[in-house]
Amino acid sequence: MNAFGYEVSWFDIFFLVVSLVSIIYYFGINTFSHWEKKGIKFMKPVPFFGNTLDLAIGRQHITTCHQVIYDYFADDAYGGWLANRSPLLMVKDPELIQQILVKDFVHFYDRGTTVDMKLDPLNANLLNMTGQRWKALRQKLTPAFSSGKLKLMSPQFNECVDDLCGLIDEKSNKKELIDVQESMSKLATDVIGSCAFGLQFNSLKNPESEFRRMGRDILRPSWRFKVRTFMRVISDSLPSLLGVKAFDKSKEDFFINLVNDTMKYREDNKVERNDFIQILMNLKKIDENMEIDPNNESHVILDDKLLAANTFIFFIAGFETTATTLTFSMYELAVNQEIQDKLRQEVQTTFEKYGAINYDSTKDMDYLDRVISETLRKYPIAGSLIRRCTKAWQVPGAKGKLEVGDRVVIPVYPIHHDPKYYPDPQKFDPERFTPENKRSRPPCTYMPFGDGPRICIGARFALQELKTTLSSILLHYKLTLNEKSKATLPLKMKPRRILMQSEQEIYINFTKIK
Ligand code: HEM
Repeated sequence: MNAFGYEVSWFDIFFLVVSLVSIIYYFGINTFSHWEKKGIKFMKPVPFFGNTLDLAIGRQHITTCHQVIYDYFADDAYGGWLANRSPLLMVKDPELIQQILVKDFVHFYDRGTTVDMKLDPLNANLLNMTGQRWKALRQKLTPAFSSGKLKLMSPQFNECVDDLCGLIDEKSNKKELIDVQESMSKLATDVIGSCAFGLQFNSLKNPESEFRRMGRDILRPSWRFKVRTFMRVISDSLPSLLGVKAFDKSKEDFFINLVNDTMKYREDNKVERNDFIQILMNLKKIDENMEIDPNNESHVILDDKLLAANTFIFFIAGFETTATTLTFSMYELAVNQEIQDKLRQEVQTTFEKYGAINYDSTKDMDYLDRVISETLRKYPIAGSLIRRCTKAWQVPGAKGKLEVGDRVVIPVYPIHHDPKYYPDPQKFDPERFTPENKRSRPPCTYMPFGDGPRICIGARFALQELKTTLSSILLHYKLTLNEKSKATLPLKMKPRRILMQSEQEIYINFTKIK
């Protein structure tokens, strides 16, 4: 055979193919020894997919994958494994978890998500930011979530819940099935619309709402998500190298324009409202009047792009998480009638005392707090926490250290379901959260919002939304599980989703209380 003027023999071709296959194979296994070198026990991986083959092909939800790994390291404080080719350390011991998330936080500043903020400007947000820039931004944004600001948002929450009750009544009158996840997603979209953007998104009133569609599309596993997932099997930074964006341009423009137009309208018309955009606009004004060195890492200037990216993350991080938690809590109340009756009793008594559902009255509902805590225990929407080592850290009891770039996973879901901390973990039991029972558990065994300085910034906002919605619903309706849903039990989680969500639709009957 003749190629490029050279005589190519069959041996040459054979040699080339074997070399190529060997290189590819080596690439698929070259991270296998990562944990062994550090003297850390690890789970036997398979080439390319490490310990996440079932996850990669969509046969497993990420929480199930973490449960399998958690069970494998039964009596160990930690263990090494590979997500595709990336080495990860799963830390199981609560004391060690506290050390990583809180005490030794300087060693674990970042989440280690591989995002390209230039390629995807909406990713330049608090969730993805790293190091000193994250710290400076977090300090700036924290006041937006103070209890004072939250208290002022009560009327906005109530307006949206009234619209939800309107939707429930309309569907019940027409004898239509009520898909709770979809209804709660609409509610949470409208709440974020009102509290973040100061706009009426109207998803509850208008089935064609653009915002509901946007929210649904952005979280749905698209072809883009699948391509990026596949690329990550090869290398975490491949999507960025090849310019494959996380969000398509139309969605990115939609959010950036929404924020810019809202700000312009307010500036031109001298409108001020009680919402996140206003708080961020006020912070931006302060930044504009200060002399800040743009090259100083410990300063961030809140410009239009950063403002849009962070309003965007409030939307993304804020609506699906609360909507799904509400769905699971209503499901559990519908299947546990005694708990529902007890909760309604508390809501009615407190409502009579305060004459309203608001920040103060919900603060007085202890049992409501326990029901929500138990929901977040059984269904911790985020499933796990991740940290990237930012300063070498000696792994207690091991030969080696975690080096900069090594990543740690905190398995929240398996810890929340470990009978050692929560006997009979599948049982929905709010009494696990009485003050005595809470005290009896080690720290870092309840982490639905994470822990340490990177704990969820929106936790108080989310809890207030959950409390307002659940108490208002229980005041007006009795919840029972629809026969159509009963037939599909037990609940299964949707694979290929980062957050937990039921694979089956959950239909609930809402019977009006006279
Ligand atoms: C039930 C509702 C929610 C749950 C279960 C939840 C859960 C979480 C978790 C587990 C984290 C990671 C914490 C860590 O790594 O230690 C997180 C981070 C975050 N959440 Fe939430 N979240 C909820 C609602 C919200 C809401 C309503 C907002 C905003 C309005 C929000 C905004 C954020 C942001 C910006 C971060 C990144 C914080 C940082 O890195 O500094 N979340 N959330």
